[in-house]
Order: sequence, then C-alpha cells, then structure tokens
Amino acid sequence: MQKYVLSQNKNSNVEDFQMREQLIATFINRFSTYGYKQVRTSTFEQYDLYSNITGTVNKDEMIKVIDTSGKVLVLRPDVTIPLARMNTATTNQRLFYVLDVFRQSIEQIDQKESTQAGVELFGDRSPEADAEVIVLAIHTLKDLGFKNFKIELGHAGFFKELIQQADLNQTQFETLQTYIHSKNLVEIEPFLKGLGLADDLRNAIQLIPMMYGNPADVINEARKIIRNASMQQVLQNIIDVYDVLEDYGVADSIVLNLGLINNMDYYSGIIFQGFLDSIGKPVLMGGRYDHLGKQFGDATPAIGFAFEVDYLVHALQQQGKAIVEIGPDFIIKYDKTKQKAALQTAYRLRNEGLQVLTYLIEDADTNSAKTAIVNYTEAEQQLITEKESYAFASADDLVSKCLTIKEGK
Ligand SMILES: N[C@@H](Cc1c[nH]c[nH+]1)C(=O)O
Repeated sequence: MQKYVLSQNKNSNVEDFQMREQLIATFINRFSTYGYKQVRTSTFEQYDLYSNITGTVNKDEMIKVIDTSGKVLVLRPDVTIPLARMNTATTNQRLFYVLDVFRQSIEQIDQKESTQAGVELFGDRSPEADAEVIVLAIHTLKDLGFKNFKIELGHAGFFKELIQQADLNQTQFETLQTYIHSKNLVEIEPFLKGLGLADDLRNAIQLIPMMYGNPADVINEARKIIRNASMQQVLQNIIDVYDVLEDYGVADSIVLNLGLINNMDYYSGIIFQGFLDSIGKPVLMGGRYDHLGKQFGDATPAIGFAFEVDYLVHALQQQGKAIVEIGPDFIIKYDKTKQKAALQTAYRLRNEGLQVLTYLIEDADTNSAKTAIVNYTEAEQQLITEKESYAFASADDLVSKCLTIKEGK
C-alpha cells in the first residue's frame, strides 16, 4: 500500500526533536536577555500583501492556498514583512519569533518549510542598534557551542550606489548581482566589458567581489573606489557599526564582505550572514530594512535577523553533539497494596518539577541504570540510587528524600 508520507518529514524522530527543542530553549533564553518579547504571526497571509509590495519574497516561491470562499492566500513566506506591517510605532520595540516559513525554490523543490528563529528591533536607526543585533546573533551561536563561525558584514547600499551609475536594465542588474554574489570572476569581466561602461566604473565594479576579509584591509580597499558622497556615507556606516562591534569584543568573529547580497530585497543598510565552517549555506541572515514599513504607512527604522533552525540542528548533529539526556529522576515500582501511596507520591514529586515514572511491579523495567528506583511494596520500602539505599518510613519521608537528592544533583 502506498504510504502518504512526504519525504521531507523532518525532525520526526525523538532525538532530532529533542535537539531542536533544546536549541529553541536556548534562543528563547538568549533573546530574552536582550529584552526581546516573543510573538507569532498568522500562518495564512493574504497573497495581496506580498504581491503588492516590492522587495518581498519571489512570488513563484510562495506556496498558495485557496480558502473556502475562493480567496488566494499564501503560507507565511517570511516573518519580517508581517511584523513590519504591524509595527509602525516609532518607539523601540524588540520582538522575536520561532516560526515555520514556507518557500519553495526551483532548485529545491522538496524543501518547502523551514523553521526560523529571528529577532526584529523596531524604532532605532543607530549603528549601536545594528551592532547590538549582530552581537545577539554571535552570543546565541556561542551559547549553542559553536566556535568556528564568522559573521559576514556588508551593506545593501554599497553595491547599489555603484551600480546605479551604470544605468543597467533589470536583467543586467540581476545577472551582475548573481556574478558578484557568487564571486564569479571569470564571467564578470567579459560581462562588464559587454556593457560598454567607462573604464574606472567598470574597474570599481569588478573589484567588489574582492572586497572580502579583514575589516581594516577591506575598508582601505573600499576607500579607493568611492565615487560619491552616498558611497562615502555607506562606508562610514559600516565603519561606525564595526567600531561598536569592536567595543563589544566580538571583532574576531567579523569579516567584511562588500559583495554580500541577501535573499530579500527589502534591505536598505547594514546586512549580514552567519556561516559555520561545517555548512556551506548561511545559518543566519539579516539586516536593516528602514524603508519596508513605508509601504504599509509609516516608515519605522528596523533591523533584524533569522536563524535557520534546521541547518543548526544539522550542524550540531554533524559535530556529534548529543542532546543532554533527560531521563526520569525517579522510577517508583509499587505493588497493589501500596498503589495509592506510590501514585500520590509520584504526583507530589511531579508537582515539584521532578520527572517520575511509575510501574506496577509486574511490568517494571529494572534496567534503568542511572535512574533512582523506589521500591514501594508491602515487603520493601526502599529508595535505591547509584550511591545509597535508603529505607523510607513514610510517603512524606520519601518525598523529602527525593527532593534532597534532586537538589544535590
Ligand atoms: N526575514 C529574513 C531574515 C531577517 C529577519 N529580519 C531581517 N531579516 C529572511 O528570511 O531571510
């Protein structure tokens, strides 16, 4: 019989799921320490929300559904856009989410859903805000135990300002963007020659893919191709943000990449991506998007990023990171005569936050090496741990002994 199971049924085994949950607990904890509050957005969105605004997800990549009234909806293809629509306030607002996003690219037809853990900071346009958000990404990667990672820092404006002077049509612009992003030096040269640009402009564009690496060096190189005040401003912005990152003490994790291009087109300022040495794709992506809100009314300055949770789970598994085993704290084995006392004791211990399993003695599985066993029968009232065997006098005595053991662990 055919099994109606999609091949991309991720995290369907207990270990994967536990690891994911532990990751998510780390996100929630770390994001909270920077003052972020958790939110969620609707799974179904109006298709029009995405089709009427610019700089959004590629329409072909969105997964459309039709509701019972015939209206076309999309499954949440992005979280930043709906949050930007909701946040037109000018006061600071720090939000985070752990949500599934749905996109289907031509290259990866099978992959339709992924979980993102992201933050968005609204209402602050300062370089300090940019740096704080980047530091939060770094802090979280460190929490997860990653040591070899890099944040590539760029700016949505640098490339755009330069390209504007070339007066390209949309197709030429996109082709060039792809070449620069993939550092395709072989193709880029003839392509630029074919456009008939002035020599100095062509040389400047050609240098962009090389503007990568040590921040001080890249900044020096970039100075040489600055052609107007806007580009100067963009470079100054990068320097300002980098200065704050140095003050945070995270400069080691930063490389500059002026050829960096993010998936979404809504970015207007600093952009960044995070890479682990073990995974070819970015595990996080983000940046400043000050103009997105304008399309919904007021423009609220904003910056944020999102982790790709599935990539992180994969990376942790590759490193052979085991999940922290959370077994039961106590197993209570009882016989019928002590059923009431045993079950009530289990209830009280669980109420104190302890993990307890109970077995009627005939079913008991005695092979739980590390778990403390409570034999609660007519004949025997013993608590047996790795270190001791304790005869308890009453249920109260047992509860307090269990709590003491748990505290001492
Ligand atoms: N929504 C972006 C990530 C992001 C969050 N905030 C800003 N950017 C993405 O899916 O790539």
